[in-house]
Parts: sequence; C-alpha cells; structure tokens
Amino acid sequence: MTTLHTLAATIAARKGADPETSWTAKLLSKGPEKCAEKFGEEAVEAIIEAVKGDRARLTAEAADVLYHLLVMLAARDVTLADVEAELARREGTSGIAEKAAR
Ligand SMILES: N=c1c2ncn([C@@H]3O[C@H](COP(=O)(O)OP(=O)(O)OP(=O)(O)O)[C@@H](O)[C@H]3O)c2ncn1[C@@H]1O[C@H](COP(=O)(O)O)[C@@H](O)[C@H]1O
Repeated sequence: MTTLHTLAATIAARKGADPETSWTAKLLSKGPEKCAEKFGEEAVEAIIEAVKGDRARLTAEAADVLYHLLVMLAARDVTLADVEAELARREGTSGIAEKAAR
C-alpha cells in the first residue's frame, strides 16, 4: 500500500472517532464546508511557497494539501480509488487534445 493509500484508510477510519483526540475527526465533525475551507487555506499556503521557491517549505505545504484534500474528499464520501479511476480514464489523453475536443 502506498503512503497515500494508508493515509486515506486512516482518514476513513477516523469518521466517527473522538474529535478530542483526532484532528481528522475534529475536522470531519465540522462538515464538508469547513473541510473545503481548510483545504483552500492549505492550497494557498502551498501556492505562496511555490512562488517563493523554497523546496523544503513547499514540500511540507504540499503534504498538508494532500492530507486536507483527502479529508475534504472523505467528507463527501469520495474515495482515493474514485479519483484514481478518473485519472486512469484520462491517461494518454493530452490536455491540449482534450481542450480542442470541447
Ligand atoms: N497528515 C496529517 C496532517 N497534516 C497536517 N495535519 C494537521 O492539520 C492541522 C492544520 O491546522 P492549522 O491550519 O491550524 O495548522 P497550520 O496551517 O500549520 O497553522 P497556521 O499556520 O494556520 O497557524 C495541524 O494540526 C496539523 O497537525 C495533519 N493531521 C494528521 N495527519 C495524518 O492523519 C493521521 C490521523 O491523525 P488524527 O486524526 O489527528 O489522529 C495522522 O497519523 C497523520 O498521518
């Protein structure tokens, strides 16, 4: 299992856990809107680090983004497997060709 899959499984297991002891459970208990807001904040922090060009800080912020993306997806019952299936569907289709076909 990849780290991302392990993390997604941990997040899924946190549904209904005690918000006093789990950050994930705390976020999920606040609802999908709050999870989405948190994801947005973390994405902006990653954008700032990408613009600044600090690799280590961007790496750390990217990890925050991936974690909060998985929490946001879990809040709407979308699994990592769902996202992977969509990515697999797109495999081999250039973004240039896809845009031209719209
Ligand atoms: N990967 C993470 C992870 N990444 C970030 N975070 C938490 O997300 C929170 C972000 O909150 P804040 O926005 O306040 O933090 P911040 O952006 O650094 O702070 P500010 O700059 O905004 O002040 C922090 O408490 C981080 O510790 C995470 N919390 C948990 N995980 C994983 O989820 C698992 C389950 O965690 P629990 O649900 O807490 O058991 C853990 O074992 C980890 O594997």
